[in-house]
Amino acid sequence: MTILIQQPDHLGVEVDAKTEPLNERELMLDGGFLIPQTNSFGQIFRTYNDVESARHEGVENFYRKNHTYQSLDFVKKMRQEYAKLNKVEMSIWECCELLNEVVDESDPDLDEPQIEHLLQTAEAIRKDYPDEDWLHLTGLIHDLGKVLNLPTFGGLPQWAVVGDTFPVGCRFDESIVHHKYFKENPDYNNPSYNTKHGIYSEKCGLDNVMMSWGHDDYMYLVAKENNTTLPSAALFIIRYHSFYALHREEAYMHLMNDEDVENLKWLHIFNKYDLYSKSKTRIDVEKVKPYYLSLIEKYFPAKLKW
Ligand SMILES: O[C@H]1[C@H](O)[C@@H](O)[C@H](O)[C@@H](O)[C@H]1O
Ligand SMILES: [Fe+2]
Ligand SMILES: [Fe+2]
Repeated sequence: MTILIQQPDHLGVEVDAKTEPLNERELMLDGGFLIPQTNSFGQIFRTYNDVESARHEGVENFYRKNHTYQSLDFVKKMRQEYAKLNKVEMSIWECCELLNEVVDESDPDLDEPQIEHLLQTAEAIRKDYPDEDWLHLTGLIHDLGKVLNLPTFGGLPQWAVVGDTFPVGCRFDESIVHHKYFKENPDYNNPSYNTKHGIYSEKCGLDNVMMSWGHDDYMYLVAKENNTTLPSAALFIIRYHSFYALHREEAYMHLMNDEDVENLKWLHIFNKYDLYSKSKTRIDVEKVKPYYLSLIEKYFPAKLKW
């Protein structure tokens, strides 16, 4: 028998009642990954409104800037600049190591070095989906775009690198965290940009939608322009994994085309591992490194343009 458990964040998790006695702290996912009920600070995941918590102020301050400055104009400029891919040449693994220098100020659930998060995500997926090696590698690389914060990559401020993403050029949906700060955005009162469709049309496909600029779109660009052989679902995951308004709140569905709808199924799977694998459990980097190097070799050139 299968029971559908409604979590506080309305994520439905399927649990086999015969074999899995329910324990208060953890829930079972598809192939055995345990979803913790709370993050390593003892809070429900993605809590953005707890003024008592130590991390709260920093996170809210982050979103105030992010929502104020991410306009259509800003996104266009960033895309043009970073499409040049003229900053550095290096391998995927070199980038994983660089990422350790980056601290993500937008994340209420994580204060571990980023490489831990990459490996925790990838290893959790690997346990439940042993045959989908492309999805393991997607886990490893999905946050590499956060190097945008480092001086070599332009030293972008946090609000232009991390945090949840959203479309620009149409109305900012109310479900986006800390929505109130959009009032300061120059696009908020622009009648061409503040309607349901804005500059887009029904089912135009997410590929034609400009997303707020950050690590997702940048890493998508790097992977695509360096001719990765990863499937389209992997590129979709990389590009939209921070788009919680879509994959959790079901906003902006009217912009998706049929291919987006297909790819969204994989993003839903991926998101559970990305979010709920954030913990204090350390991964032995040296032990798993050979496996990930072999995947990198399979799907990427030895050196990439960044
Ligand atoms: O704070 C987090 C973090 O920046 C993640 O990398 C991003 O994917 C999430 O959407 C965001 O909420
Ligand atoms: Fe991310
Ligand atoms: Fe992540």
